[in-house]
Amino acid sequence: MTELLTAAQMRAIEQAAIDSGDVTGLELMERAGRGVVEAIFEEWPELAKPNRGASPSGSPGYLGPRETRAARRRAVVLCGPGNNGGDGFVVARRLLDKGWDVEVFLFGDPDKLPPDARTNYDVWCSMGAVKKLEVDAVTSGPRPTLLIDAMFGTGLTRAIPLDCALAFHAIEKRDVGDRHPWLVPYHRVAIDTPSGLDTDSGKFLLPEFSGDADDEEDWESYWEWWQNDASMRLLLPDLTISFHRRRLGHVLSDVSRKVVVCDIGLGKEDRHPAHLLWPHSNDVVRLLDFDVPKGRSKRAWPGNDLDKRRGAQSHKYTHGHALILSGQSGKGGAARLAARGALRIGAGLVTVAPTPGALQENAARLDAIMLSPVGDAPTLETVLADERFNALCLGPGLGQERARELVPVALAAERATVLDADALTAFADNPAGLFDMLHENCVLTPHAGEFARLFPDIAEKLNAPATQGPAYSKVDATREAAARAGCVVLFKGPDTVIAAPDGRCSINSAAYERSAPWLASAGTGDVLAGFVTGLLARGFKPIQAAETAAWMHVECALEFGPGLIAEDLSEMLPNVFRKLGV
Ligand SMILES: NC(=O)C1=CN([C@@H]2O[C@H](COP(=O)(O)OP(=O)(O)OC[C@H]3O[C@@H](n4cnc5c(N)ncnc54)[C@H](OP(=O)(O)O)[C@@H]3O)[C@@H](O)[C@H]2O)[C@@H](O)CC1
Ligand SMILES: Nc1ncnc2c1ncn2[C@@H]1O[C@H](COP(=O)(O)OP(=O)(O)O)[C@@H](O)[C@H]1O
Ligand SMILES: [K+]
Repeated sequence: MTELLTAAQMRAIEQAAIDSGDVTGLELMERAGRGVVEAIFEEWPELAKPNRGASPSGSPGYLGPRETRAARRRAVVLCGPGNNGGDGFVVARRLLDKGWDVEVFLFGDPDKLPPDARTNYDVWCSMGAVKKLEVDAVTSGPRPTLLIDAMFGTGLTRAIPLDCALAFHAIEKRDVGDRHPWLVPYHRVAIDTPSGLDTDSGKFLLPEFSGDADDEEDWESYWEWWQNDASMRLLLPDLTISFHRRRLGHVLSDVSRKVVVCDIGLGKEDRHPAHLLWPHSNDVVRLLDFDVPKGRSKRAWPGNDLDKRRGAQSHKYTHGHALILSGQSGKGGAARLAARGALRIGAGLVTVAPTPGALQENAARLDAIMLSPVGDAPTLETVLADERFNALCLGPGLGQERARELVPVALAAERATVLDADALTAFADNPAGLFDMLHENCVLTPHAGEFARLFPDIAEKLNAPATQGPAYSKVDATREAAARAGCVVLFKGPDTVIAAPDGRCSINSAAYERSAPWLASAGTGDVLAGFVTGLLARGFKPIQAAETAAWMHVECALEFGPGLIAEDLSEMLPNVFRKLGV
């Protein structure tokens, strides 16, 4: 697992490196600029070939004047007023050295550039021109092969000026001669972050609402403006090149087609335990990015804990017995999906507990999974007298009324417990009542709607337009929710955030190279609840169960690919286990 950094943490790491005397800010900037150019050439190897010029005699092997115009490698670099702009000047210089045509625009006053950026500005000025970044100025000229966004990085504190956004978009409209625009290669690259993105939250910062806060019409027109015209402010690059580590915002949003991280030699400082750089190591958010199988020897990886063979003398009860509460007849699919997930991920035994009326339906559908009818709370109490039931799952297909009756009994039994779906929604009117009953061996697995029902004030903060950085993020929201609930919260989505009450937090990303949008399909969340329950039955701690389940869930989805339905997920587990070497 790798650490994800906030802007402040990244600054602290850089500062520690500079203070140690090992490196200067200027050297770091040079490495950053060099890394950007290398990453561009790695992404688009054809751009690494030298520029070919026109042949005066028209000899073969040279380009004719018309072709030259279209094929010459050109870059436009949009530089901002801070060190992100400084990186831009380095990139401009390095591209020019490689024979590119480079145009540089600066937003802001050169005299106010921070020292390292100013040094690189001066170096560039000895090689080429710097034009003032204004929409009119950037509009004319041939369309470049590369547009470099070096306007704002980790120092962004508020929405980018409209001119910067419009300039970015104006480049696309530049002249492409008589060729169809689609046929002219055009790549947009963001240095560190797409400008406008708040690196801590992954949100695009909006301009402050300047109207009357009590006037609904004013507010609505602000929103309308944002959704229509202001979408022009979104600068969507094809490639974002960041440094040292990914930032939280890279993972909490997918505003770039791809994010790559380049090493700028801060590795040594990495050996400083994180808690030396900032007070609590629990402040660090980890990305669940186990290497398979490379990480096997090096990192804590799920295979180590998932390997049943290590307990060769074990029997089914040593792998735990999960109890999945189910609902009425005709509503049992969700619980069966969860049960199958729990069994496949390795619980020794799994029992589904439907209403007595739904027994036949379930008996017709289940074989390896056992059945135990539970009509009411006293029956559940009796069932739970068997202490071998060590993990419970309530929610999928349970029904809200039944959830209100059974959840208190389940929680009083103090087993490891997953609450999902109806078991969360049932307490929308009284979340505090639920929080009083929860204990540290619980895992809540809400999607955004369920989260908002249980934590309405937190959801409101999360969903409010962000105007200032660092903005309130899904990480902040999940941590706050876990602290309030007193147990692990797994907040689902393409960026699933998992937090414990003590602040430990990780993100399971299903974006970029792990993109699996086909997971957004009915019932996949039920399977996830089953995965968590199965791992709890196997004795995993709640946070570890939640993290491993979320990661395996996406691995299963990737293993199957498009066309996946919820039923397929658990069936992919054997393949994923094999890949893990389990
Ligand atoms: N440090 C290092 O060693 C290394 C750093 N590196 C690079 O530095 C980048 C961070 O640099 P940075 O801290 O200078 O911040 P950056 O994002 O360039 O902008 C800050 C400037 O923008 C301004 N500003 C902010 N918001 C604004 C707005 N909405 N509209 C207008 N202005 C606005 C703000 O002004 P102020 O808020 O004070 O008014 C300030 O002047 C980082 O992303 C990476 O690329 C790499 O080279 C590796 C080594
Ligand atoms: N776009 C997406 N990319 C990847 N995973 C997604 C995406 N949308 C949803 N998911 C995942 O799919 C699952 C859906 O769960 P949920 O919303 O509870 O659905 P259901 O209630 O139908 O089971 C969650 O694990 C969530 O993280
Ligand atoms: K940028």
